[in-house]
Amino acid sequence: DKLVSDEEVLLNITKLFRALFSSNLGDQRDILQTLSSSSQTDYQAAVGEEGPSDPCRVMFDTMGFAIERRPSSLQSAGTGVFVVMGTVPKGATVAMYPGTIYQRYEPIFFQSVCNPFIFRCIDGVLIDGNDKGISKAVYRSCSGRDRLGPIKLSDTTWLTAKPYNPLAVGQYVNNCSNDKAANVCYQEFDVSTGFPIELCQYLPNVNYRMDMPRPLRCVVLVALRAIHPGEELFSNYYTVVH
Ligand SMILES: C[S@@+](CC[C@H](N)C(=O)[O-])C[C@H]1O[C@@H](n2cnc3c(N)ncnc32)[C@H](O)[C@@H]1O
Repeated sequence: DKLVSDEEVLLNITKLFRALFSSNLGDQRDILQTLSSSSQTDYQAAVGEEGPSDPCRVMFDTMGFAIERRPSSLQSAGTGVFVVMGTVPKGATVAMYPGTIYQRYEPIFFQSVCNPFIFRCIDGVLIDGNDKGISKAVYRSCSGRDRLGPIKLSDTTWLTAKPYNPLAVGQYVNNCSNDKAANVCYQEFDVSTGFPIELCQYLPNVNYRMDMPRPLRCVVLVALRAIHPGEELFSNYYTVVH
């Protein structure tokens, strides 16, 4: 069973996305104009006085913790993901697994060669979370294709060192081992058509296939226990909850 309900995941991520949107309202004018006047007023009321904020700071202020990529605490495991501020409560959505979504029947051969960032869901859907090479080019191309005029339906900044959505580093979480038990688990989260349009710009996933009907498959990482500052996140690569 899922550790937390889809409703709870939705609440967690929309709370953060709304705060990110409000923290950068100056750049959101085109989208803001398309919203109802009550939504516009809500966002304007939430704006802080200090101007645009660092996404990590926004994450800490809204969720009570922040995560970042740093060299792993494990020998020769490359980069990992760490809690850098605050404590992650058990059950919190602590990260998202970004990337291009492939249905089980879609071709992924060239993108998958020597690619350790391919995540497999139970139903055979694959997520390519590699931020380099051909995978990066494919993601950028699909994301550009799926825009609605000025409205971006997905985020491309997870491909850079400074993602606008600070949750979108889940592909860098390392695998648990004998001395490092898993402290997060994967959980599928499908984004339905009712998801607020102005917040889609923070979703770090895009379908490979054009005109793929929603819901959009996402995978989130949920805390299995309280995780304290300085701790590295570890998952179990072979388990995902449907
Ligand atoms: C999805 S990537 C994780 C991010 C990776 N650490 C990096 O810097 O690109 C998976 C790869 O990370 C490394 N890795 C993950 N967990 C590890 C572990 N417990 N010990 C050693 N290497 C690990 C392996 O090279 C694996 O193929």
